[in-house]
Amino acid sequence: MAAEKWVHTVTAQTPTNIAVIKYWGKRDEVRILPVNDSISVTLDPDHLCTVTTVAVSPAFDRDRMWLNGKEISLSGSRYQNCLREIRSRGGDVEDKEKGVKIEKKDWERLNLHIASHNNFPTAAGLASSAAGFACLVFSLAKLMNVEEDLSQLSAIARQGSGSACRSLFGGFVKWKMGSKEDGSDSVAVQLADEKHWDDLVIIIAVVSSRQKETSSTSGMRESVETSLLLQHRAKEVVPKRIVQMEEAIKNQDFASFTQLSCTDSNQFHAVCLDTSPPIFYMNDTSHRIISLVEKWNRSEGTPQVAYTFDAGPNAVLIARNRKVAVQLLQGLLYYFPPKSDTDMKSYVVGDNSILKEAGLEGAKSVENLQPPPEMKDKIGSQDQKGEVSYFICTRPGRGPVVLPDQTQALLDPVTGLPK
Ligand SMILES: Nc1ncnc2c1ncn2[C@@H]1O[C@H](COP(=O)(O)OP(=O)(O)OP(=O)(O)O)[C@@H](O)[C@H]1O
Ligand SMILES: C[C@@](O)(CCOP(=O)(O)OP(=O)(O)O)CC(=O)O
Repeated sequence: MAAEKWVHTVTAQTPTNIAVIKYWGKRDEVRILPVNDSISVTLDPDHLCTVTTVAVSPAFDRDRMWLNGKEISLSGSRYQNCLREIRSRGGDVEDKEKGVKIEKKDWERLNLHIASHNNFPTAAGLASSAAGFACLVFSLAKLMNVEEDLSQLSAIARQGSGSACRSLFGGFVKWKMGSKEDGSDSVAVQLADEKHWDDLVIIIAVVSSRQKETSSTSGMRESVETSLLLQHRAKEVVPKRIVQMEEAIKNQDFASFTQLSCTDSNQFHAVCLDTSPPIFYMNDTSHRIISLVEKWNRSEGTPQVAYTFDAGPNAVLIARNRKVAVQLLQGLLYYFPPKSDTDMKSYVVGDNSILKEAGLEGAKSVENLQPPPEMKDKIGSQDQKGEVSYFICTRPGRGPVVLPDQTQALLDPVTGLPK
């Protein structure tokens, strides 16, 4: 039937996020319900994002997905749970021009094609699963005319990957652990949008490393089973920190924000060490970056830069403003210069207009950098060449958006196959 040849598509873009009060530990492994609340900053999708195109057509014979150009299996329970939940909420969709007419009940039998692309390395400790599952759920909700609000959608994305629920919003986001057994109140809410505190500049040091040995999922399971510190953290420490962090964000209190982010990151890694067998996510480079920031903050009298590390060695550094970010980048490049043949624009990516402000456009300019005064004679320059793969300069950013421009779609509008 000619009328049954239509392909209906939606394309969306979703950001990643970095937790400043960490989620580590589940009370329910299947529904992905956490043992404590967490708070994150959404990163600007202009620099780090997932783009996903979803399509539905009566011509599709099964659900299929392509990730970064390669077909992947959707049989895993996390994908299946997200697809089941979103399908059950689908509404009526009609596009008379294209002959599209879908009724609520049709979503159970219609098959989907999904193509997704991360504009940054997948499974490299840059939260691709967070942006990826948030984008999957958001784009399907738009395709299926789901009427639920973003918090309700976050409870579906949560079932793909816990941290994904926080990528449904821009700015500063809290994942409330909730108390219901079915997880319906374990949702993300926005604390403040990305314009609320727009002085902040975020520099991520992507630290060279082998593939990590312990995934977040299995690492946190082992911590829940063996770490007494995790129980103390979830019960006694995080609830107070959440209140303080909300206050710090509301008042743009950078000193408290820094103190809370750094101690929470360090406690999360202490929980990893307290796990049996212990889990090591940070490496010597991560520790060197912590020392550098701690020494600098102490010498300035008031905190200038916050750091936080997820389940890997990459450092996420949050500078209080652009001027500080410029100095931070100069210090980082002094200690972690690129290899001699590296182009600066591929060593500092994202918002690399900061290179000009830092006078660091040419590789030679790095050689002329002086050590930050408080660090003189502490660690020699050049020793750390190659320890950092590259830096990403970004800022707090917006939440998911639909991309109406067909040229950005990853699936062909006629065949529904990857372009
Ligand atoms: N764009 C995407 N769409 C759907 N699923 C994705 C997408 N990107 C990644 N994923 C899923 O997330 C998995 C990678 O998650 P993993 O937790 O290993 O890495 P990460 O999220 O990049 O790193 P980390 O959790 O350490 O920050 C992939 O194997 C895939 O299942
Ligand atoms: C260290 C963290 O990044 C842990 C993220 O864990 P995931 O969300 O990747 O884990 P699953 O729910 O098992 O998919 C801290 C955080 O993002 O809060």
